[in-house]
Amino acid sequence: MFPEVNSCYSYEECKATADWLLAQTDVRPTVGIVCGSGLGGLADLLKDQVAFNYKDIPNFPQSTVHGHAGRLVFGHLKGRPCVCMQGRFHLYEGYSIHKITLPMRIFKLLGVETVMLTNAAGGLNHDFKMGDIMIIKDHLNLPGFAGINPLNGPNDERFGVRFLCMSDAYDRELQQLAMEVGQDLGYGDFLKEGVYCVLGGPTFETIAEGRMLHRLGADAVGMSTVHEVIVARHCGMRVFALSLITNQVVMDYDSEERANHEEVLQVGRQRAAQLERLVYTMVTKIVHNNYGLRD
Ligand SMILES: O=P(O)(O)O[C@H]1O[C@H](CO)[C@@H](O)[C@H]1O
Ligand code: HPA
Repeated sequence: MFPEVNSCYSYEECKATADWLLAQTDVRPTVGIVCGSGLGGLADLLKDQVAFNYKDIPNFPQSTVHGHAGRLVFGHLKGRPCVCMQGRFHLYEGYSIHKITLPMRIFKLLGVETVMLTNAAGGLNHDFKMGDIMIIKDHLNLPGFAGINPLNGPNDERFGVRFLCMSDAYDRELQQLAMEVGQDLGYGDFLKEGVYCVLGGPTFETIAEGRMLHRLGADAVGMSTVHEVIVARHCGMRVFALSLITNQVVMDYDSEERANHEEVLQVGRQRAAQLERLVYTMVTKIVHNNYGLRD
């Protein structure tokens, strides 16, 4: 009935990985962080670190992309127990969609309640500039339109429901908190909100594709995050996500601009400290168990 189920991980396999990790650290994270391209510095903010190379974690894939270190780091941000993926996985690396999203189920089994994801993305909204930080309020899952979805295959109710509601995927309270924290930090000029569109990559967009995505209502485009968000929501974690606009998607045949990964990493380096500060400050204001926020 499900011919491709071999690429799925069973609940027991996910649990074995989570238990392996829990046996090696006393940190019991309630916040899980995913660092996008060039944004791995967030993990370095964690205190009392216990870090694992992905290659040493049972069932974990390896990072193959420059700017994704490939370490899972446990530690504390101002006393809050966190786990941070210093590097994520993408479909274009050749992994199955179940493999690239496996860490979200591991997060859940570690006790994570809130997931905070970051990514580098190309700007489609004409009002966006390089270096803007976009709070993701919604997404367009283009691979999903073609039947590529991390929840394909048999559904294990221990993780979540068969048919997942996605109209509340991005937690509105956390978006509001990000706006408030951003204003307090003086980020008003470059803090935006918008819709993220995921493509499979690894090719950047053609001009016609960029124009089409813009018309469809996307403000930024990238090759990650959405699959993780789906799996995180499926197992009941709260989700917050940010895009750093590292380049403007070329939408004009006369433009001399050419998208490239080096520029993505370079802009990441320039804005990393501010993005890290925003996430760090938000984490210190999240209170768990009652889903409330601290004053
Ligand atoms: O989404 P993250 O992992 O930040 O990476 C982004 O940067 C890479 C392209 O430069 C792509 O992988 C794109 O998705
Ligand atoms: O322009 C882009 N397109 C897709 N993914 C990206 N990641 C960073 N920039 C881009």
